Amino acid sequence: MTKLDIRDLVIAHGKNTILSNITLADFEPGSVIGVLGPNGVGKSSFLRSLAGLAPYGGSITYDGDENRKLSHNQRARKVAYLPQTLPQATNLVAYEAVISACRAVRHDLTRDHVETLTEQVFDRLNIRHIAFQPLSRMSGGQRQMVGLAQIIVREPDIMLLDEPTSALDLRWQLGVLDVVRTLVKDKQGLALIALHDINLAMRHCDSLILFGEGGVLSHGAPRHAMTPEMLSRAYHVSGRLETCSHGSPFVIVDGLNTIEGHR
Ligand SMILES: Nc1ncnc2c1ncn2[C@@H]1O[C@H](COP(=O)(O)OP(=O)(O)OP(=O)(O)O)[C@@H](O)[C@H]1O
Repeated sequence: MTKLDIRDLVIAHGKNTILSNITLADFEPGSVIGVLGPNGVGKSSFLRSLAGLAPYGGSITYDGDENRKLSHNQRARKVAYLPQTLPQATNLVAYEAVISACRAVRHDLTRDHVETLTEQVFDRLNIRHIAFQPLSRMSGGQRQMVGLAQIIVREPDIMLLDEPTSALDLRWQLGVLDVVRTLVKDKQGLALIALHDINLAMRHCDSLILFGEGGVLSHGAPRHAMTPEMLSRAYHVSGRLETCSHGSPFVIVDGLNTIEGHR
C-alpha cells in the first residue's frame, strides 16, 4: 500500500497555468477514483505529473517521499501510468510485449516468475486468445487491452489510467473496470482513472475528482461530486442526478446549459 498526498499542486505548460491550488489527500486505500472534466481541462496533465512525466509546482508525495525526487526505478515500482495513446502497432506479439513491460520494472523477479505473472494477467483480462498475435495485426481495442496488461503485470500500488476504455466496447469496458477494481481492492492500492463516460464513472468509481476551469470543482463520492450544479459548471450542460432501480446514481443530461451564471 502506498499513500498519495497532493498539496498546492500547480500544473503549467510554459507560461500557461492549467491547474492550480490542488490539494487532495486522504485517499481511501483500495479505492478507484474517477478523474473527470471537460476536454482540455488538464486530466492528462494531472496524471502525467503524478506519473513523474511532467513538471509541477507544489508537492506530490508517495509514502511521504516527494515524487520529483524519486528515481525512475523507485517510482516505477510504486506507480504505473497508462497513456491515452494505444501501444505502438509493432511486430512484437502481445505476450512478449507484456513480459518486456514487466521485466523493465520488476528487476526483483526471476524470468519464471515474470512469465507466471504474465500468464495470470492474460487470464484475468480474458485475452489469452491474442497472446501470440503481433500488435501490428490487432484492432485498437485489442491493443488497448495489451497496454493495460503491461500495466497490471507490474503489480503497482497506484495505477494512473488515462481513458483506458476509450477503444473498448461495453463488455470489455466493464471487464477492465472490474479487473482494476479487484486488483486495487486486493492490494489496498489506488487507481486514478481519467474517463469521459460520466455514468461509467458514477457506477464504477468509489470517488470522483471533477476538474473545471483552473482547478478542482468537487471531490468525493459520485453522488455528491456530480451534482447538477457541478455538471453545469464543468461541462456547461444542464442535467439531473437520478437513482437507478439497483440504487446506483446516474446522470441524465437534458441539454446545453440553462443555469444562469454557469455558462
Ligand atoms: N505538451 C503541451 N504543451 C503545451 N500545452 C499543452 C501540452 N499538453 C497539453 N497542453 C494543454 O494543456 C491543457 C490540458 O491538456 P490535457 O491534455 O491535460 O487535458 P485533458 O483534460 O486530458 O483533455 P482531453 O479530455 O481532451 O483529453 C490543454 O489546454 C492543452 O492544450
